[in-house]
Amino acid sequence: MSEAAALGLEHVTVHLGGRPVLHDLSLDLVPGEMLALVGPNGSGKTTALRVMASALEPAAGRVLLDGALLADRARRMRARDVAYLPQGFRSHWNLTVAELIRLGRERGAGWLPGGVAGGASVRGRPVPPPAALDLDRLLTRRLDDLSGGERARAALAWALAAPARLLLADEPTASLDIAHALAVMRLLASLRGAMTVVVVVHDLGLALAHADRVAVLDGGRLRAVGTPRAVLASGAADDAFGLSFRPVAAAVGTWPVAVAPEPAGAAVADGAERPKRG
Ligand SMILES: Nc1ncnc2c1ncn2[C@@H]1O[C@H](COP(=O)(O)OP(=O)(O)OP(=O)(O)O)[C@@H](O)[C@H]1O
Repeated sequence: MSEAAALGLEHVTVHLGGRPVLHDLSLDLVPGEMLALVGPNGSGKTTALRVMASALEPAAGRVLLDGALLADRARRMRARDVAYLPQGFRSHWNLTVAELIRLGRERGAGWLPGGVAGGASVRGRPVPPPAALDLDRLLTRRLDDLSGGERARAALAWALAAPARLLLADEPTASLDIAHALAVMRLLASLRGAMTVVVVVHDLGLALAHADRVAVLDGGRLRAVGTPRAVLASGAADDAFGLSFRPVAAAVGTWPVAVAPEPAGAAVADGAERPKRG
């Protein structure tokens, strides 16, 4: 069996504030894949990730990790297997970056033989060094004294410090400049195989260029899931955002890929071709 986790959502429905925000969501993660979750604001991406992290109990449906109910797993087993980086992660304490990373290591250390001394690999799974997130110069700096993007990279380092089998990262690139956003997506892509990666990302170009599969959520429903090429061609993203996306670079799956969004009406008016559905 692959060390990377197989996560399955089966007919998951979630109500928040008395309102359904996820409707009958079924999604199987392929062990070792990188799945990008995209969709408009309020479409349910964070909610879906919280369900996957067992941070939120669905009103209906089941979440399975390697075929067994995730909720039935002991908390410490879940903490070992699942690394969850919430949106806008904030530490309770004004730690240094090095202390935050150490805290992340300790999250998994109790369950690892001999603890985690740090390094490039634990139990055969990669633990990226701080330099991979351009944090080596910031290790002694306190979180409150960092810029938003620097803090976001420190938060990702915290999530990656213990070697999990499933990484759930909610908008890790939201406050990053384009070079750091690209570096983070490449880093997450490099973890594929060793772990299963789910990343919520707003930049469709980044999602299409790096993920094995893309899932489009809209109105709490899964509108499409498949390879970047298939999802772009399906028109699901066009419908979700009310825009017309078309690939600008020659091939989806290479960088740089830009998707040129235009208001759906404008694409017709200026003769641009709308991607074929299928
Ligand atoms: N605690 C809550 N109580 C009531 N409604 C909530 C709560 N949390 C989220 N919602 C609603 O659930 C829906 C889905 O929210 P969610 O945070 O999952 O969206 P999202 O796709 O992650 O959005 P964004 O792109 O803005 O981060 C939204 O309509 C939101 O207003």
